[in-house]
Amino acid sequence: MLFLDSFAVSCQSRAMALDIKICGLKTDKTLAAALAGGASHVGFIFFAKSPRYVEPAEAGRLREAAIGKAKAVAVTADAGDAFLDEIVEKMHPDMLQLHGSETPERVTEIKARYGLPVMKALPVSEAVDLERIRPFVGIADRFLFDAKPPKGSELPGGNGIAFDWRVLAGLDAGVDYMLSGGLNAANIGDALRLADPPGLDISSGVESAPGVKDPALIEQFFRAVRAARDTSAA
Ligand SMILES: O=C(O)c1ccccc1N[C@@H]1O[C@H](COP(=O)(O)O)[C@@H](O)[C@H]1O
Repeated sequence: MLFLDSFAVSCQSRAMALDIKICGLKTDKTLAAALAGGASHVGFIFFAKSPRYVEPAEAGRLREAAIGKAKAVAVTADAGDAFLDEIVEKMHPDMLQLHGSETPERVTEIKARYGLPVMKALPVSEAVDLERIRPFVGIADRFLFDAKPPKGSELPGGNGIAFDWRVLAGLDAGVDYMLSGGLNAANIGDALRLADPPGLDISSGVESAPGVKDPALIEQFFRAVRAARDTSAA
């Protein structure tokens, strides 16, 4: 069991609300599908090599439809201040997701500069990787656990690869996080049963091609989540 005694975050009861972030949105139609399904968070990717990249001003236009419905998350990886300034100014995110090798010091700096909550992404493949949480405790507002990128991948996330969710079983219940990496309608039941996460984050699993979100797959994912939760409550 990984104990994080000093980690005082407002963590939802695992049995209650489940946050769901649909990430890598680029169109009005797919954003509408995410909101219709009940997404708590919608994510926009600001990583140039990603097929999901969106310009900050366009993300700012898109995210207006989510105001009052879902939190808009700006996803970056090792971005510099100038780019972050532009994103914050043009998109007005509710939260920043830092998906690179940002240090605790850099996360502290970013939080102070923008006054926004930060979700720190950490790559996981085995239980020992969860030790990486420690230096960010009291700094990051939330964690996002993603699979390690495969060799040769140019993307730090959005690779559609899952890790062994059983490693999360030993995590302290006070750690607020989103589970991500390779989730889809077919495997979400197992992910919920094995990890019982407070939040989910999905991208490739609701796409018909890299970077192309499919409203029908988004709807199917939400249906699968509801079915899995109904089954476990029964
Ligand atoms: O999606 C991307 O292209 C991306 C680029 C740079 C940093 C993070 C990125 N995506 C994040 O990774 C998760 C998991 O993606 P997947 O479901 O395995 O495809 C995604 O939800 C984003 O938070």
